[in-house]
Amino acid sequence: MSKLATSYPSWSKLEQLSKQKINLREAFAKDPQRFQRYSRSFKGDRVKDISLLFDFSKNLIDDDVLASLISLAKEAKVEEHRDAMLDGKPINGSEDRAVLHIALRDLEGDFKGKDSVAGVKEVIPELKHMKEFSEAVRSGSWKGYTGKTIKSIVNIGIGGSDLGPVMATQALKPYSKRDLDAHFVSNIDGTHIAETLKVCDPETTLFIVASKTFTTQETITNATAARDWFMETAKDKAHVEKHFVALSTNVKAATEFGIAEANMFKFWDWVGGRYSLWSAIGLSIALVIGYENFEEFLKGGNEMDRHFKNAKLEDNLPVLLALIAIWYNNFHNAQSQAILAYDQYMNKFADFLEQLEMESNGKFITSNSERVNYETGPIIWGQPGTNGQHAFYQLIHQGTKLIPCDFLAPVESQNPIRGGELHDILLSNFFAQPEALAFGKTEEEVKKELGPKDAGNTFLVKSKVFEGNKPTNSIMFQKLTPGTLGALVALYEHKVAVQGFVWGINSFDQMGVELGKVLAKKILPVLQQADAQKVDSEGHDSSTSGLIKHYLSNRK
Ligand SMILES: O=P(O)(O)OC[C@H]1O[C@H](O)[C@H](O)[C@@H](O)[C@@H]1O
Repeated sequence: MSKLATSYPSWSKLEQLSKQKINLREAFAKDPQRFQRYSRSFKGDRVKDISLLFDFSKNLIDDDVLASLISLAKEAKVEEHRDAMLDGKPINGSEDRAVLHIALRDLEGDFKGKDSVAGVKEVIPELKHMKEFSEAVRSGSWKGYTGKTIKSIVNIGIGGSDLGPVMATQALKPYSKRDLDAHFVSNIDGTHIAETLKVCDPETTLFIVASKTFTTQETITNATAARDWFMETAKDKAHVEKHFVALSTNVKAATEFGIAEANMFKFWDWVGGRYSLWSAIGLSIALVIGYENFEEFLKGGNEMDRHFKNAKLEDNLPVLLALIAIWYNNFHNAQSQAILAYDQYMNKFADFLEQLEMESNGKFITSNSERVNYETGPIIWGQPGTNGQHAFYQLIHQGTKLIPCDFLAPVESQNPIRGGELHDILLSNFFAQPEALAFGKTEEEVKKELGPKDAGNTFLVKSKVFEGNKPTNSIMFQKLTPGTLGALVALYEHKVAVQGFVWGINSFDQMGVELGKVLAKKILPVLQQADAQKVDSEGHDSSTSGLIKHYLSNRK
């Protein structure tokens, strides 16, 4: 049973330690080995192109803090929880399910403990199905109903059935088949499907209906709209099977939608939505980058799984990443964390992590049914560098809020324009920003820089001061290959799990998304009946009723 995190002895120790201010200027000046001591490297042993350097030296930590964070993880039994997860124990207690996304990438059977869980043995055959199908579409042997090859794929899904595939297909674009257009429709706003269909041809478009439950209103409605659009041209229902496939755990509902079993790609209830890009939900990824690259992506995730299982806590990347974030979240009142990837291909990475982290750890009830008396998951946000520098970095540098940041960048660019000059400029910024955040600029330095003419202008001087001491992690990876992306995603997945273990919450359900959905379902018939009278008898508050009535009386 999980305890309240505040009950661990190390929690109190960390509270004490947080009162002593660590100054990064002083810490680096005092210890020339600080970078060596507070950085770790990680190399793939099967996927050779994975090479990460994790530098956490620019954090407000010292040996005492680090040791106490590690003790906190031990007191919270992080290793036991981790092993229970990897063994397929039903650690998602509210839904009585195992949490086994690691099984989807365990191609060599490294984690035997999970094998008795129903469905685990079907992973490899299902991958074979994905391989055959993606190769048939990419090679052109899969034809549309008029005998033409497929030119566009449209993934219709939302949440985890959208964000992972969107992020990964974007990140791995250099590996993509450029003559196969990939579109992603998620929003129930009709604009999304309408604008997508405008650039598609029913004879050469394949729709992938991606929904774990196959009951999600947005996805099923958009898929129905796509099918209507297709039928306008195709006429015969029998043609649907060449143009619609389903990715789901719900075979019955997918069958009812009209999708033949041969065109279904299955996964299991132990795959959470936000962890599902490794499963059949990744079919669009396999179609875009090819099955072999998709498998490299899976293997990259598995590299991180084995590291997570085997490395001692002090060297364990997901554990360190999790604990450092806890240090700010719980002992420095940081409300948010920024993800700043200096790689344009990672421009959806922060969006993906928003769901991964916030849907997992935005909880106030512990697994022991107690209300937490501490903060849980932070707000995750970010933009790729250098764009963010010209928008919101001002606040990170000189605002009043503490915003710990993860900076990520590749050593090698996929596009070394002008002989690599652009990449050097990009990386000069990647190095400079954490440096500026950590060390800032003092009043004396500003005055010196301004020279005697302006040094007396107090307002100007003070406006130019950077207080510094702003914490960052820097993660450098060799190149954004499929394997590397797999390792990075798994790194953050396990980070989230470790934090959930420490906070004693269930990171693997998402009950908090339900209430709004239920209320929307109640309101929809009122909008459809267009009965303003009925609004008053529905028992809504005056604000909600007022808004609904405004809509009903003003819509055309
Ligand atoms: O894949 P589906 O069953 O359609 O679910 C799609 C998404 O919707 C839900 O509201 C959940 O919050 C997400 O975790 C999930 O990924």
